[in-house]
Amino acid sequence: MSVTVRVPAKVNVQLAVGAARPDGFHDLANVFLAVGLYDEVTVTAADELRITCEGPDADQVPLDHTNLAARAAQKLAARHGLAPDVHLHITKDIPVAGGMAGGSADAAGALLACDALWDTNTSRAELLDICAELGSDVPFSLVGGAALGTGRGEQLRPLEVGGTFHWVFAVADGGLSTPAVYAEFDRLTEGVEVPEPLASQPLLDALAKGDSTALAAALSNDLQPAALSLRPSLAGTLAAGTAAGALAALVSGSGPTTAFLTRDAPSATKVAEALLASGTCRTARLAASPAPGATVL
Ligand SMILES: C[C@@](CO)(OP(=O)(O)O)[C@H](O)COP(=O)(O)OP(=O)(O)OC[C@H]1O[C@@H](n2ccc(N)nc2=O)[C@H](O)[C@@H]1O
Ligand SMILES: Nc1ncnc2c1ncn2[C@@H]1O[C@H](COP(=O)(O)OP(=O)(O)O)[C@@H](O)[C@H]1O
Repeated sequence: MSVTVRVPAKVNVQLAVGAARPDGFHDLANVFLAVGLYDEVTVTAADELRITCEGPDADQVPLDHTNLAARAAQKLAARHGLAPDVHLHITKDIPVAGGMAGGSADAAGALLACDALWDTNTSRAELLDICAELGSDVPFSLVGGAALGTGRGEQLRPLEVGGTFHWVFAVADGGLSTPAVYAEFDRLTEGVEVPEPLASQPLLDALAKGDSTALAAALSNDLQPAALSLRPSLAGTLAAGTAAGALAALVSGSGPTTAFLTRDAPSATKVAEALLASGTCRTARLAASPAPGATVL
């Protein structure tokens, strides 16, 4: 028997970053929006834990026990006194190390799939606890939709979304390491008073109304200067999408994927074509939001 779970990518429509905490993490006001680009995780009973991956970027995904999906299976098994003997197969469509939480999506997917395969009936609250142990972004991958993440991003409050938003994502060549981008944020803000991160009310209102123009005006990402500092070529990508008529452009989370909010689906197609023609990205993907969280198929 096999179980397959589909899990969405995310974009951060607001990422307010506070000063580094004593534990090295940063307090955030992280407004997550799940977008319709998905990985699928299929689990099948096996003699031992094994991982395979298919998709255009599969060669960049670790297939050992450092894979976040494998760590998720191990943690769930340990909670229930089971052996994590499953074959985990990841069908990867989310850009790797792209600031779209692909690894987190696979972890949430593996957790839900193993819980169904093993009939362990783990409560939602317990699943969310395990997610938070695996990574700051993993709880959101489980719940999807839109949510405000506080603490290091793992404490979630669901948010209302009143319409569909149309995005283009420009995928860059190569990834950016999340810890390296936070470290660059620390370097750039050294000696500067970093304000407490707070969610923007105009942004939350724009989400609730489904108002793309208002959301475009309110988008912000405090990690963007750090990502641009590490990857200056992203400025050219942001400019190309804006010139093609995107309502707004920003780096997705820690990057290097860049996100373009557009008026509607036809406008998104036009922006994607212009981005591809500009030669400033490896590929351009269309996706609508919000998208549902991890779902058993
Ligand atoms: C930046 C964001 C925005 O949603 O995601 P990505 O764009 O990378 O996907 C997240 O904060 C990434 O979350 P995630 O990738 O789960 O990070 P974790 O595994 O928890 O932490 C990896 C490292 O990132 C840094 N980190 C992460 C979260 C946080 N609030 N403060 C941090 O300083 C720390 O250096 C930590 O060791
Ligand atoms: N299932 C997974 N899919 C992708 N990357 C993974 C996975 N498990 C572990 N990783 C590691 O996590 C790093 C970050 O990947 P990812 O989650 O895709 O990006 P981001 O943190 O930018 O959203 C990768 O470079 C890879 O080494």
